[in-house]
Amino acid sequence: KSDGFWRRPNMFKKQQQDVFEERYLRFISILGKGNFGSVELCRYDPWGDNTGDLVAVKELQSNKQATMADFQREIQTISSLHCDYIVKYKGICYSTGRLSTKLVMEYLPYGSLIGYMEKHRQNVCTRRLLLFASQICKGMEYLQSMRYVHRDLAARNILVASDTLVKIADFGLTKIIPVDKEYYRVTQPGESPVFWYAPESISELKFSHKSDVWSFGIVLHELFSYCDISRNPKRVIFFFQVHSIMMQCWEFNSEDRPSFSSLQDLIENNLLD
Ligand SMILES: Cc1cnc(Nc2cc(F)c(C3CCN(C)CC3)c(F)c2)nc1Nc1ccc(F)c(N2CCCS2(=O)=O)c1
Repeated sequence: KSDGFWRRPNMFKKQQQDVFEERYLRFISILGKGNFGSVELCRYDPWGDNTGDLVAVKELQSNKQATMADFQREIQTISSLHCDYIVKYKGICYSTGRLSTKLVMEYLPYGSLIGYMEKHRQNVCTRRLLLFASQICKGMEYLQSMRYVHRDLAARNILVASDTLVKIADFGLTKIIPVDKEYYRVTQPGESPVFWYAPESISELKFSHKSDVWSFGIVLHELFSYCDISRNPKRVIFFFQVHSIMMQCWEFNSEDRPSFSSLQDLIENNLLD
């Protein structure tokens, strides 16, 4: 047989489609570090000729607060999500050396929404921001349909796939709402900055789809605080409309806040025309 056949990755091992072999995962650079652990840019290159895909690999730093159980839950969550507006799970890599599991995801080249906004401050127009806002709503609507609460919706956790596509990332704090309840109560206060937390999440540690809506209002504020109104004065009426949507997201009483589907309509209909 030509040696090419034997050079091929081991064809006889049970090839689960989502197991990545560590020996083919080539480290390129660190994308980010946080209290969760680290995310690295790697190339998965079984042929060893640089034709493999770029992937984002998340690894739990063993000494960090987040436990292995949390990380397993995050892997369980992201591998169950299939939506254009949520970062895609590609698989896992068992790193034998460090007895740890790595989460392999699609690589989005433009980075976090925060970094993107800072870099493109000059020419990001209000229409683009609303397109991003409506995509985040669609992602959250899908997440809600799976009974998940994200619990950490913030511009830092939104990734930019292209100039016209953003995706929700980082499901480290995501929880499933029990079938008999409308909210999830955590046992100890979270580590996330409280600025994004709804009042009931701070006072009663309660998280629901409506507390995610509150956080979405903060994300809208983050998006539009990057726009300086002076550059498009004729759009002042537009800012009042966005402001009124934010205020609806920030209703003190969670029942009075809009759902993600009605937010979606609000943005698509009277703002994206
Ligand atoms: C899954 C995934 C896919 N693609 C990407 N692309 C990506 C591409 C980039 F150029 C950058 C930056 C851009 C700026 N320069 C200076 C450094 C690299 C970048 F940061 C990310 N990143 C992913 N994850 C990820 C990475 C890094 C993270 F800090 C966090 N997180 C942050 C808060 C919780 S978090 O864990 O979600 C998620």
